[in-house]
Amino acid sequence: MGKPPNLYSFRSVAELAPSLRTYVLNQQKAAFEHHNTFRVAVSGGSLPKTLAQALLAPSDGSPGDSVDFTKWQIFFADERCVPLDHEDSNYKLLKEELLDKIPEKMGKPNVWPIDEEYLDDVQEMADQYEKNIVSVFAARDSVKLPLFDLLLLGCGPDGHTCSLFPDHPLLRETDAWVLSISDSPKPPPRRITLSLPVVIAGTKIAFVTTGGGKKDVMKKIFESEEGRGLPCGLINEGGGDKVSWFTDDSAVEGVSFPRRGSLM
Ligand SMILES: O=C(O)[C@H](O)[C@@H](O)[C@H](O)[C@H](O)COP(=O)(O)O
Repeated sequence: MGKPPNLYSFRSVAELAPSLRTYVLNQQKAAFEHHNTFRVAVSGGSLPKTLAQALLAPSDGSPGDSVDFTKWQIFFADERCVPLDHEDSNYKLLKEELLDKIPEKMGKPNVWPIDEEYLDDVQEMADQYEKNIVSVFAARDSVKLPLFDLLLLGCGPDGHTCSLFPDHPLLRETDAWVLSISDSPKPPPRRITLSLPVVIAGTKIAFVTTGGGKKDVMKKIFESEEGRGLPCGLINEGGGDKVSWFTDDSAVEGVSFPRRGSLM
């Protein structure tokens, strides 16, 4: 592995949120400078809520501290193949936790939900979603990795992330960028997900993981050979210092990996 990932821990989610904001805004600035748009992938779980806490907080008025959603392209790092108004939908979750709460003056991001037309065919759903991702590249840009300026991910208690589960054959997929899964060990079984190479190629990759329920898996990921082979461990390994973990203290209790409490 190259340089190790960054691990930031905070007393609470409320204390984590401002650092997550700074981090996201730094990536927004870099992406705007590079291609005048910000391509982001987000997961479900608790992430949308924490993200809202970070991004919808009032600006401190400094030039860099401003979210310009009008130039955001938001994709789902994984999505359950259910209708968009279903309670398992990551789109519904993001909509309720973040999108519906964005004040008008911050602008509206361009959000890419799955196409409900393909709910009966998960492979077609994945292929179509990949086409959507490709479509946001301007004609002059060649479409190649990295597809995303920033991936904002969660970590399951089993070490899964996106819909990439431990020991699942999808972890070995290297051709397609968006994959389908019909046997997800966590319900619902039918989903689409970004592939491991797409995640690892991301310009920056952030995990947001909080709560005491994560301390066993965090210890494994950061301290054991077994954990390094879990999906989150593989991303640490492949992404190196492009990867940053935002955690609260209870999620990393007993983890000896060097950690810092702020981005500065
Ligand atoms: O589809 C899923 O299985 C979830 O969306 C999942 O990927 C989630 O991101 C993690 O389980 C972390 O969840 P928490 O953020 O709630 O801990």
